[in-house]
Amino acid sequence: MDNLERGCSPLDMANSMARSGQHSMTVARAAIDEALRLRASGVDGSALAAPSPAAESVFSAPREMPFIDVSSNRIVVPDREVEVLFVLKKPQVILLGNVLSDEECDAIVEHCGARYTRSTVTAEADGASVVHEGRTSEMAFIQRGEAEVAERIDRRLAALAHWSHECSEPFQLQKYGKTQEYRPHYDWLDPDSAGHRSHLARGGQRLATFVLYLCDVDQGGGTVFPNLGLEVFPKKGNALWFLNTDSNHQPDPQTLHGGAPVVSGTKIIANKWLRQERYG
Ligand SMILES: O=C(O)CCC(=O)C(=O)O
Ligand SMILES: [Fe+2]
Repeated sequence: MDNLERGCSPLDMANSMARSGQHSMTVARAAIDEALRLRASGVDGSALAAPSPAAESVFSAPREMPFIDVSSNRIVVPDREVEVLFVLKKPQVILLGNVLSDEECDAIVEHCGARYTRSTVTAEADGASVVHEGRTSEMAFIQRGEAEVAERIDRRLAALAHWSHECSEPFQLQKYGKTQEYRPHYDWLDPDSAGHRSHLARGGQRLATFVLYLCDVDQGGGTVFPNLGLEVFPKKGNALWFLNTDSNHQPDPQTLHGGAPVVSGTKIIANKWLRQERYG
């Protein structure tokens, strides 16, 4: 209650209670809702003017989200004109064309050269990066400030998404050879998983994902959404966008997705995850 009095956001408090490991996210939210109801009804001795209805949860209030303006089929960002190729409304999945030039795609691929290592996933138990049979690709990272072309694209994506480039993870490249895949998974971090809490503590939730397709693929290698009956094939320079949470920053289970096995050729993508807060 003292934290609420000091003006702490209920969601930040719930996240930090969940992170401490003492409570699940569900229990933390229920406890904060109850504290707010008690305060509203004056039971705790600090009555507010208007009690909120008993069943209403403070966690249903919308929060600021990154967004892409899809009111027309073209988006003008400072250094480029991007095409809107399709929009799925719920969950929001948007395919954008002409996000990167061929030269930019090639420059990023070349920059990463041979620095790839076997891809990992975040272990639920302790948050460690572990090799997993469901993700057989290789990965490489481009740290902030490392390459001019990456900085330029970072700024372009930030303008497209109306979100500070500081509130995002560095580019993560994924390279898939024949048969390699990433089986269906979620990009959001699970507040109820002990291993994900340390990652949530650094930058908050992954609100949205950009998948940048850096090359064409001869066959296979689509990005699939099993619950939506949707498959998007890689095309050099295109970018796929999806929101991982609802407007209240809570994980959306409809966003299950994966990278289908490459049948022939090589697939290279760059992931960019937009976070709630500054990521550094
Ligand atoms: O390979 C893809 O198309 C999707 C990759 C993906 O979902 C991820 O790396 O998190
Ligand atoms: Fe993913």
